[in-house]
Amino acid sequence: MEILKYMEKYDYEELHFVQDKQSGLKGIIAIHDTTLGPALGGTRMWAYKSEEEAIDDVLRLARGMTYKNAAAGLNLGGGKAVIIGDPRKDKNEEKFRAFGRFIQGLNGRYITAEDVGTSVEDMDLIHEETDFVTGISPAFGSSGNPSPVTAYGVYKGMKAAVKEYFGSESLEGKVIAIQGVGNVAYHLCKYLHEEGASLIVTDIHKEPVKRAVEEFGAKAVDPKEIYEVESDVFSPCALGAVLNDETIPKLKAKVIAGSANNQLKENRHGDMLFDMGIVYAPDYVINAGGVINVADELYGYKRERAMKKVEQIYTNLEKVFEISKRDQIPTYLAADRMAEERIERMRQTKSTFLPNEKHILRNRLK
Ligand SMILES: NC(=O)c1ccc[n+]([C@@H]2O[C@H](COP(=O)([O-])OP(=O)(O)OC[C@H]3O[C@@H](n4cnc5c(N)ncnc54)[C@H](O)[C@@H]3O)[C@@H](O)[C@H]2O)c1
Ligand SMILES: CC(C)C[C@H](N)C(=O)O
Repeated sequence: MEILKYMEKYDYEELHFVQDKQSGLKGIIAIHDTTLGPALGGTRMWAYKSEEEAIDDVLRLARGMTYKNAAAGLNLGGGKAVIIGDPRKDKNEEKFRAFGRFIQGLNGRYITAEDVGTSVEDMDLIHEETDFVTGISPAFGSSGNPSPVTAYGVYKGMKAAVKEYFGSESLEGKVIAIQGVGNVAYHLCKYLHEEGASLIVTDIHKEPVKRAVEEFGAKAVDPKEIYEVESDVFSPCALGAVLNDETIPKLKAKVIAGSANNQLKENRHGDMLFDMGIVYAPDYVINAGGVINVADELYGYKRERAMKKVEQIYTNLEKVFEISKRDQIPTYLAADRMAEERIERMRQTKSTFLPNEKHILRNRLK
């Protein structure tokens, strides 16, 4: 990949490579767009097979956060970080503290939080070195693990998507097929079970499936079977790129609503779903609960206020469906349009002069 060409194409601002020999830290921080505010996005720890793979991932994820934060109505731009390493084997205190110091060096242009492979404990270590971190322990008056809140947002968003297709938001009696029963989906299952939905679950690990079967009466299926089970809703809560040429023709569900990031392998798969009449809740709109929750820490965390904001995912999706119907475009494009229009409106607002400590008037305005 020609990195600067790619950055120009999608209008990225910065890409930082960070290395600390003593701790073994190798990481990359990408800042996509800070029109709306400082870039907020999690740190992913993953055993990437090559540097190229890590660069590709961090760039794609950072841009995704620009859209996610904009569509969620947050005053935050988009960024993301990756640490190269196996989260089960390669974590140590020095690594996260070294990483925290690099984040501090960006002086607030990038704020981090949890993502795949990182935890509240890791954020607490980063917090030893910088205040530009969220998702830290409730002991610090912060929001802690974002997954249960992401799940609440997905639950609310699923109701909006079900209403769009079936005319009623009720999930009672609906059959929901859930791919991956990890941190987010476990809590999602709880909400769905409480409302009287029937659950079909799958996971590559036995333990989480067993728990969902025992606690929520879920039916377990093999990971390969989840696409073709008879269901009303398919909820991808594991990996990205699961909506593709191979899986879409198998789907029996009428609604797709799940937490996974980057669910569409390519944009044209969103076009396919639209042509098939399937209601697809765009991933970054429905899974914004976690980032909405951690962003509230920047105001001084209040759980009740954060949850109220997370509930707005329902209305955000209603807007997306409305744009999709009005302009006869797939929902993923409608969501992009909604996010881009907000960024553009705010960019124009910012053209109004506001003095700061570096401006020509700084000595006169004291
Ligand atoms: N945690 C959050 O707050 C949050 C916020 C926004 C988006 N997301 C996204 O939601 C998804 C789930 O996040 P999580 O925190 O619950 O992760 P997790 O790792 O706890 O759960 C993912 C689960 O999927 C399973 N899995 C992996 N590959 C699978 C496959 N091929 N088939 C079936 N199951 C498979 C894993 O075994 C695991 O149990 C991820 O894509 C993540 O990026 C999470
Ligand atoms: C800031 C984090 C809680 C964001 C989360 N990892 C996401 O992908 O939305």
